[in-house]
Amino acid sequence: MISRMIPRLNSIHLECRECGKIHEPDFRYVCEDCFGPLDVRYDGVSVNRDTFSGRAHTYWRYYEMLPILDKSHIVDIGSGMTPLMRADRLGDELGLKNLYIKNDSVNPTFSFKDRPAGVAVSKATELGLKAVGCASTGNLASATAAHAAKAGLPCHVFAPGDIEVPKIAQALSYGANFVAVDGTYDDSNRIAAQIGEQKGIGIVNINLRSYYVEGSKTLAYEVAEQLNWEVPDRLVVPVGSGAMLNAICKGFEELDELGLLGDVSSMRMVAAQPLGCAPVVDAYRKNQDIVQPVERPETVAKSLAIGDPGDGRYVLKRLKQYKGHAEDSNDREILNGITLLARTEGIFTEPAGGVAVAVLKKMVEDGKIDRDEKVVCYITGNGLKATEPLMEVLPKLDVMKADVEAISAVVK
Ligand SMILES: Cc1ncc(COP(=O)(O)O)c(C=O)c1O
Ligand SMILES: N[C@@H](CCOP(=O)(O)O)C(=O)O
Repeated sequence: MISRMIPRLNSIHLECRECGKIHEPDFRYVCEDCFGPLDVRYDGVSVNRDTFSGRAHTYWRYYEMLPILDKSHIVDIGSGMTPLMRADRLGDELGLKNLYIKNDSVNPTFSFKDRPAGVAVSKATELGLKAVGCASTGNLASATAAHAAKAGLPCHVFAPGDIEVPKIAQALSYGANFVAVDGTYDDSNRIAAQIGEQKGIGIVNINLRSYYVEGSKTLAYEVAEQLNWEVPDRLVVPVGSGAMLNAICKGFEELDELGLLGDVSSMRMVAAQPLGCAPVVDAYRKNQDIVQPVERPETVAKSLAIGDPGDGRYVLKRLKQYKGHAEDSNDREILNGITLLARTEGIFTEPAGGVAVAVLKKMVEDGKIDRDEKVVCYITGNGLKATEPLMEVLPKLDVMKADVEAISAVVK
């Protein structure tokens, strides 16, 4: 698919988000001067809206704006270009006239993590790394393991041992070495960082993070293209570390800079977190610039249980830049958000998506979102990955004798 595309003519470099220092695009992720995170910048990109139209229906259609220099290193399992659905039934229920769902739960490993993991594993092959891995709350584990399997690389996952069983089964099935850590996500992250350093493993969301986040910005590119290059008014994004929200902003800004999209400064961002792990929401409410970590996250939204969000302070900056808002939702609201989306739009999400729907609902009820706004709500993971907590809010099953008369009485 990719080999039929036009050859790459542009180049990339890394730029420190804090001090602006320029670095070579190699195996590094923090600034050698100030330890700030490094962002990928693209030189000499020449694209227009028509460039992408005839291309493969994956996020690799935006190849010129992704950091893989040689196409032969692309590890492609068919991720991206997921549906952007008009959500009229959910909109009616909430009181919104222009609501869209970006349904990223239908990616190959059933979460948006196929975007950053695919780019990072591709970059790992380009850099000649011999193994990859990740720190995970579950979804990234499968996304990294699946791409590693496709690339023929070993994959080491570091994750809390108490995450949802389907997520563990999925990652193990792709052949990952799954290290179940007796601790939080932050413990897993610390261990992954040290082992990655010791053994030269490409830990996609740590030492390959600069490239990794580039995958997530395609969530902006696709929405822009699917909206016929119109800027949405409001974006609702579930937040764990905050990398995705930050990447979505970067994506829209790049399209603006390339002249593909109108002025994005009118766009408003919403950071949605679960009440049991809402350090960004807390900081936002206190008008602080830094995030106070949550030591022991307690939430049904386990994929968002990141107590010390690496990109938290950049999310706070984005909220200021885009007149944004941060809001949380409790476990019951999250589970109700899942069933509300499922019964109105036929989309089954895991709790991270429930958080986004619940926060959207709350904001409309509080009069914080206007009825006419064009709203995009990002649904980032699939419901089949986390069914257990839902049983609490779903009707209890009564197994019935196989008797037509008795059963007929309950079919109203
Ligand atoms: C399904 C899902 N949605 C949203 C997020 C939040 O992404 P981020 O950590 O980039 O904020 C995660 C992971 O953290 C996730 O697994
Ligand atoms: N939620 C993630 C874990 C953290 O990923 P990051 O991009 O926030 O570093 C997962 O799905 O495992």
